Amino acid sequence: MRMSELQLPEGVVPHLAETQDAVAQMLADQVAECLRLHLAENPEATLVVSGGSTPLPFFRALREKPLEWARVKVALADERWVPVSDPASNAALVQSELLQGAAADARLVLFHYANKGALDALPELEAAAAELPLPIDVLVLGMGNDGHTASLFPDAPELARAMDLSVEQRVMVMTPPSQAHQRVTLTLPVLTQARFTALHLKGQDKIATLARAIEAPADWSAMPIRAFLQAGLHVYWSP
Ligand SMILES: O=C(O)[C@H](O)[C@@H](O)[C@H](O)[C@H](O)COP(=O)(O)O
Repeated sequence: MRMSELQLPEGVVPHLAETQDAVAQMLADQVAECLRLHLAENPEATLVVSGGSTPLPFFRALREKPLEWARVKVALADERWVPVSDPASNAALVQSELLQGAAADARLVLFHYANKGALDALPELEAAAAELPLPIDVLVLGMGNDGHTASLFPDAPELARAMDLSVEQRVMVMTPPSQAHQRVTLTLPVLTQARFTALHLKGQDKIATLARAIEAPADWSAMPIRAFLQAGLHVYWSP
């Protein structure tokens, strides 16, 4: 299935290309432009990115964009609660693939694994998240084939609270049985405030998942990505 066959919700903007490198460049150009425009009027800008495998070419393209990176705060939408030495660490991925080259001057704000359980580290994580200027200027999300985004997993017992738009907490510990690691995620009220939100997808399977999400847009808990399928979302996809 291709994204061109999807009936996207009103106001959701598709960006397609035949290769993941071409989509990565398109997304990197758009993100760099958003950050530049914000920095022209403000002292700093906030970029929130996701982990996983899809963002790699995007990180490598974005880090080469000429920006005042020292004025950009980079944060993770979520993290697997593992040491940075663990291959599953999103912080390590962002450090090694994005905060290089021109982007080496940017500051990674979240999440720093403390040598203790995520729940014990929550006060520190919440304090770090309080440093994050809101609204987020640029948010780049991925999506799993269960409809999760960030670490808002359908099977996480904490999901209802993490997706409660009235919750004060900015960061929440998630324990989805489907995942190998405890997770830490920014909560929905933080994520849905972004000025520019991109959903970065690769492959036919993700389009089939997006089609399922579009079928019943109101049922957020079954597929948390549904909370983002509204006007203004930019979907970047390659086969
Ligand atoms: O920590 C993570 O894994 C991400 O934040 C997660 O939400 C990711 O975006 C999706 O699982 C898609 O991952 P892929 O890009 O590997 O398909």
